[in-house]
Amino acid sequence: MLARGWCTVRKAPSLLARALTSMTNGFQSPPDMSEVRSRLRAIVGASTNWSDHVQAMHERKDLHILLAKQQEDLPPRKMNDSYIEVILPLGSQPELREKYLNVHNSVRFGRILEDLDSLGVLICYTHTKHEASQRSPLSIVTALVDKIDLCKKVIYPDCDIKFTGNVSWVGKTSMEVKMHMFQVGLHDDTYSPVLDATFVMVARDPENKRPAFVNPLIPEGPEEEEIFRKGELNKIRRVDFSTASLLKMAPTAEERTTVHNIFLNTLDTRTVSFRSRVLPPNSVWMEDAKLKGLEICHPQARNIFNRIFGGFLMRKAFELGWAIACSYGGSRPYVVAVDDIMFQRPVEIGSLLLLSAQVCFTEKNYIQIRVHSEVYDSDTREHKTTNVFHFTFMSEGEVPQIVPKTYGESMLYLDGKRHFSAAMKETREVEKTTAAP
Ligand SMILES: CCCCCCCCCCCCCC(=O)SCCNC(=O)CCNC(=O)[C@H](O)C(C)(C)COP(=O)(O)OP(=O)(O)OC[C@H]1O[C@@H](n2cnc3c(N)ncnc32)[C@H](O)[C@@H]1OP(=O)(O)O
Repeated sequence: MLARGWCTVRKAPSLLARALTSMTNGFQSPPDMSEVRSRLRAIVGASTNWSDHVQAMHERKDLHILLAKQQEDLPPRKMNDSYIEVILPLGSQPELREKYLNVHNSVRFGRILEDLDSLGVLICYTHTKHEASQRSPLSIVTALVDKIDLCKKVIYPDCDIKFTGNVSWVGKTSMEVKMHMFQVGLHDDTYSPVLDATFVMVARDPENKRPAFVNPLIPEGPEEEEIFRKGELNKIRRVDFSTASLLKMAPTAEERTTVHNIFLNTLDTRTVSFRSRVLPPNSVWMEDAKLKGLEICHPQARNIFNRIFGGFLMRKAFELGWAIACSYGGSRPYVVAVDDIMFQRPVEIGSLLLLSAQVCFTEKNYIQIRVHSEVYDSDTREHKTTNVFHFTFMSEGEVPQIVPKTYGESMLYLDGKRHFSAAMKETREVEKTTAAP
């Protein structure tokens, strides 16, 4: 079982700095989630009525003149400049609870994913704030959910939640954002950590057609320099991970042995054949552990740029992933980690979104799920991948082993194993840190 306190220990900015930040960022007191969304609408100039969206987008074209020609033309920012605190008042505003409540009397994690996405975008707009204009010429989109590590099994549906976050690393047109979530306890008023999240957002021009430069980030002091250096390393790690992808390269020798051992373990010993396969005891064929879903992408789920909101996609994928983990493990699953959610292409309003959740790796009571999403164009009959999601769940008891049958399934298994190992390594490293006296 996961222990409490696995999230990274971090220092919050000083009280004075925080007070100054919240004032300079335009909020007198920590805003709530609905204010985050209204603020985003105002920054982008998004239309409230869907019927006006073409006109609103047209007006954004004029903002092109505000774009920087090169990054050096933009004033550098500090980490504290983008620091934001947001309250989700589940304790003090009971009317809000219904939206967040799940059947287990806990908080719907899919809703938290939506809030993190909106907050991450607002943090980036705060970092790139244009002094001369209320409106931003940038279209900031979610490119990647690099990692979300949870350190609490249950999120209470009736206690206030606080999110904090800031830009932690900047490239030319991309920004890494680190966010943290805390919740007050049932019996005390102090906030304790719930999760740490790292997202990467990309800035585009007002029409969301080409990349656009963002303000440089200057780390201040050794602690921020370390955070910035980690951001740089994260970028290198992502490139390495994608270069070694099983879609591009053969598995390692160790992985090949793993796959071959699984294969040998499924051969029917009564026949001398490569074809007769037998399912080992307490196992499930991979082909029998998937669940599909369809979403019609209505305007209600649109983001400020009239595409489908990234948080909505994450919620839908998470809930499908949760459902397969639930039926596979036969008990209530708890999400432990979310990693490497890539937003490869935007989802247009009106799209048919096909989601497919697959159990791809298991170990003891852990279930690794991959959700693939694609849009189907009924005119061209073409399918295009939009996202791939990776979720690690923990079941209450030990779960059956998942067994690949084909080569393609074996690659899915190995990919799932890689994601699982990365998620667990991170968690264990943090555990080592926090276990120290
Ligand atoms: C209207 C009323 C509604 C109001 C609702 C309120 C809700 C509010 C909601 C608000 C929420 C709104 C939010 C939403 O809902 S956004 C909706 C969800 N997200 C999307 O739809 C994005 C879909 N993907 C794309 O459009 C492209 O793939 C992007 C634009 C992401 C990249 O395109 P492309 O591949 O062509 O990019 P490039 O080669 O030019 O590189 C550009 C930079 O990007 C970096 N990069 C690229 N990929 C990755 C990656 N995977 N990891 C890390 N970094 C990555 C790259 O290193 C480079 O950085 P740098 O070296 O320059 O620094």
